[in-house]
Amino acid sequence: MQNQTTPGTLLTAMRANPPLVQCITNYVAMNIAANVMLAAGASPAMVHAEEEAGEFAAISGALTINIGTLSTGWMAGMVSAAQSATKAGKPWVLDPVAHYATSFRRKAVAELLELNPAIIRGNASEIIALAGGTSRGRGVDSRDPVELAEESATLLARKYRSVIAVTGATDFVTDGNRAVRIEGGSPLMTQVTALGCALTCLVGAFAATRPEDPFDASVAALTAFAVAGERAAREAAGPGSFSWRFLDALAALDETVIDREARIIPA
Ligand SMILES: Nc1ncnc2c1ncn2[C@@H]1O[C@H](COP(=O)(O)OP(=O)(O)O)[C@@H](O)[C@H]1O
Ligand SMILES: Cc1ncsc1CCOP(=O)(O)O
Ligand SMILES: [Mg+2]
Repeated sequence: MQNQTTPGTLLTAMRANPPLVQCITNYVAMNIAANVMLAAGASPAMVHAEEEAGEFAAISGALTINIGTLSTGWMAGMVSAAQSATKAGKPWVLDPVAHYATSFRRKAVAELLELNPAIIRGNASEIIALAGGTSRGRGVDSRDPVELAEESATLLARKYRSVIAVTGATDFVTDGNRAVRIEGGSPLMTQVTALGCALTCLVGAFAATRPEDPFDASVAALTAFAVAGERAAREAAGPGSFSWRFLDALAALDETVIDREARIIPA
């Protein structure tokens, strides 16, 4: 990272001025995503109605759009919000949940990609399919390793001029030139629903804090999850206790802890 920017300094900057982030996420994720945002120090607002989504995007620091439980009405709100965010110069983040599963989702994602997301955050199966590759994905969970998605991520970053954040056992982030891998987290994170969706919202929070550098913002958010996930897993007996321990671990993170325990490896 350049200019002394680290996940820790970005975390401190975010908490000093908690960003309002409009999260258009899914019914499954809304509660845990909002709690993750509050634990990390951001201010989430789950606002998706077509009648107000665009207006709200203009007053938010960043916008996140997740197609997990898509409907026609929600899609109208997503398009309006993305257009408004772009017009206002605010970064927006796309989470293309299971976009390969149905033609409705494929069309929606194609339309959203035209609206210039600053960052795309997805699991390996989603990123491989987005680049036109052969993905093993069927539903919302990844069935491919991140290593197989790295080339797809680089292609997508250059094609859409976006940062691509691919998550899994070891995360991969690229803007088409720079790339890093982030180690940490826990397999228990795949057993708590919507943690990936919640991470997308947190990426939005860091992007609001550092809109001029979506790469560093993405790395900071993924590193916060990696460190908090690893810490929470140490004492967890299973997915239930992991879930609340993860929120506690996120809230307990500070600049020193996150920068000391971060494992960010240039790729
Ligand atoms: N096997 C794993 N080991 C460690 N961390 C993981 C593992 N699988 C996923 N994660 C972490 O879980 C979070 C959600 O990622 P992922 O499961 O890929 O997203 P999604 O829920 O969208 O499929 C990320 O922080 C990621 O690093
Ligand atoms: C189970 C489910 N069904 C539709 S959206 C959703 C949540 C997906 O969450 P994540 O992408 O974080 O695994
Ligand atoms: Mg997901």
